[in-house]
Amino acid sequence: MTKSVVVKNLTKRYKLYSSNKEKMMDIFLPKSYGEPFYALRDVSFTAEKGDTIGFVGINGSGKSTLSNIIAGIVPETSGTVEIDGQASLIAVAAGLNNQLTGRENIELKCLMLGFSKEKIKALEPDIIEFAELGKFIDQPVKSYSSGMRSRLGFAISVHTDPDVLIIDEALSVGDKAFGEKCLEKMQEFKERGKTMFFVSHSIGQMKKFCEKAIWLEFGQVKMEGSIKDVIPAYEKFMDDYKKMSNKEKKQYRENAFKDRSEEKEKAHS
Ligand SMILES: Nc1ncnc2c1ncn2[C@@H]1O[C@H](COP(=O)(O)OP(=O)(O)OP(=O)(O)O)[C@@H](O)[C@H]1O
Repeated sequence: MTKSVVVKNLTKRYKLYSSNKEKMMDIFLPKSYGEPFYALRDVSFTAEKGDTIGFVGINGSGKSTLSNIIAGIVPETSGTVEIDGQASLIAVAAGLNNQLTGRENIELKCLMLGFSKEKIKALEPDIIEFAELGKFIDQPVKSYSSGMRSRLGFAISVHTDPDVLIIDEALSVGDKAFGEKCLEKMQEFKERGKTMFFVSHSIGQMKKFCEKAIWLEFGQVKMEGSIKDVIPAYEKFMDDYKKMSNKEKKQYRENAFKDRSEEKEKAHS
């Protein structure tokens, strides 16, 4: 087994301010203003080459923050992420420049990855065909629907052949036919031994595609293991949560918020 992604004691702390004035004051007097909030706390796991891992958890549990940190888009507060190769994130809002056309976005992303002009010219038709954007490929991305953005993002990411692919809810906005085409492409990646992380509220898609899962609860790993073990435990939790009264749910959320606002032991470096 070859390690592909090693995440160690990963913590992401934001600061919540009650006003812009408080935010400004914090710039000049750090540590004095704002309330800490841990989007992720002390998250550790290892992915092997060829792993397909689903991130599950209720809203706000930290799935997108973790995806963004693995992709190098958001910096961690402490802890480390080691990746063997290049990671690429596909998310509805990720990585596209709204002012540029679809074609310009393809060129920009490929140039940023260090591809030669010849290689970009050779890849472009395949990306355009996969994205099914027709004439819109020469229109600015700001005129695209969320499904069109997702199609372009997916097409660029899979054709640039990353070693680690992170798919964050990107399939939820496209139509069914495109979703199936993407799942086929992901299957092909899996067969080629790439590592994939998959964030989706669709448990069905996750069961179909992932072999392992990491369940995040309030920014921490609640359970990690085979999809066959994690999903039933998560579903049972969801059932129990749904059965709670509104008062119990509120109490539960308040306790979680309190826990995430507390400075605990010094985060590992
Ligand atoms: N820039 C930020 N400033 C403050 N808090 C943030 C920031 N970005 C994210 N958070 C908080 O971090 C927590 C984790 O957010 P994240 O988007 O990672 O959750 P998620 O599991 O992906 O949620 P969802 O299922 O709703 O997409 C949330 O409570 C969110 O409000």
